[in-house]
Amino acid sequence: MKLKFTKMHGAGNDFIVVDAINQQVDLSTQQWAALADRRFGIGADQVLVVQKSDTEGCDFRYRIFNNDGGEVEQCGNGARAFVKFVTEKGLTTQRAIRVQTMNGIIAPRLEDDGSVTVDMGAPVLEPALVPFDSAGLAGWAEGGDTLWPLSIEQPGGANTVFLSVVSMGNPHAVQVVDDVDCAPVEQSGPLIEHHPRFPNRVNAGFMQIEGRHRIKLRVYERGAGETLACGTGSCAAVVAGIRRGLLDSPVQVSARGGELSVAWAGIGAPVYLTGPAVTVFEGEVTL
Ligand SMILES: N[C@@H](CCC[C@H](N)C(=O)O)C(=O)O
Repeated sequence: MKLKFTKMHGAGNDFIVVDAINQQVDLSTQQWAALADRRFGIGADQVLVVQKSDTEGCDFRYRIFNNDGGEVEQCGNGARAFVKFVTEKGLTTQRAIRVQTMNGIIAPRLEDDGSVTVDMGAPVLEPALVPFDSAGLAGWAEGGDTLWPLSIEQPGGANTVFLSVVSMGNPHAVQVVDDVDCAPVEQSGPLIEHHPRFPNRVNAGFMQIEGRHRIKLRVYERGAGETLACGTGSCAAVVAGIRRGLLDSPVQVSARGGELSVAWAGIGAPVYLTGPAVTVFEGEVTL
């Protein structure tokens, strides 16, 4: 079987984008992971699948598979690549579309300068809905946020990290660090991702506050490891920072792969994510 694909990225978070409207696509978890494999496959943080939507008022359905082949709810940088892809392929003539995801509807809009702004919906802040199991844990309030102490078992002994938990459709745990370049992202990231208090695993964000409108961010992504940028991770970090009283909207997010901008007006309001979406090459792979 041959599969046509487009390689894209958003601030270095890279994707294989597959049109499942004009070709038959029905792959297993192992096949998605094989496509995303960086040595034996094409290589990507996520595979994005473009389908027709069966939901009233939606233009497309957007499915997301992590590098490990697991299907997940949301991908912010991917949403920008998605709208660029459907535009370049002539699948729509609209600049603003509504897209059905596993966990709600998002609304990306292609701007005149080629960047994309995505209405990512409102963040979910109730721990049980992230989901995060806070039973028996004594969290404490900082501004409008609750910080949760999480014990991370490492070879050198246990270490406690203090986390905000936020869902942007997918789960995030965000901590503030003094210097993100020295943060133990590779060591603590997988321990947080697989911590038993996160029943669906979690994306682990490490945020350095540089000013009230600027952060540096690294994210150890669930099912993908550290990526060069994470869109939903940027939204979650900014929401956590605003709720803790450390940031004011809009916030410029500096990731290792590029710059993103996040705006949030507060509880109940949607988060807006703006950034680049770039087509790298087209290909065809035999499965
Ligand atoms: N890179 C993404 C997030 C992709 C999904 C994530 N790894 C998860 O498992 O939830 C983004 O830009 O949001």
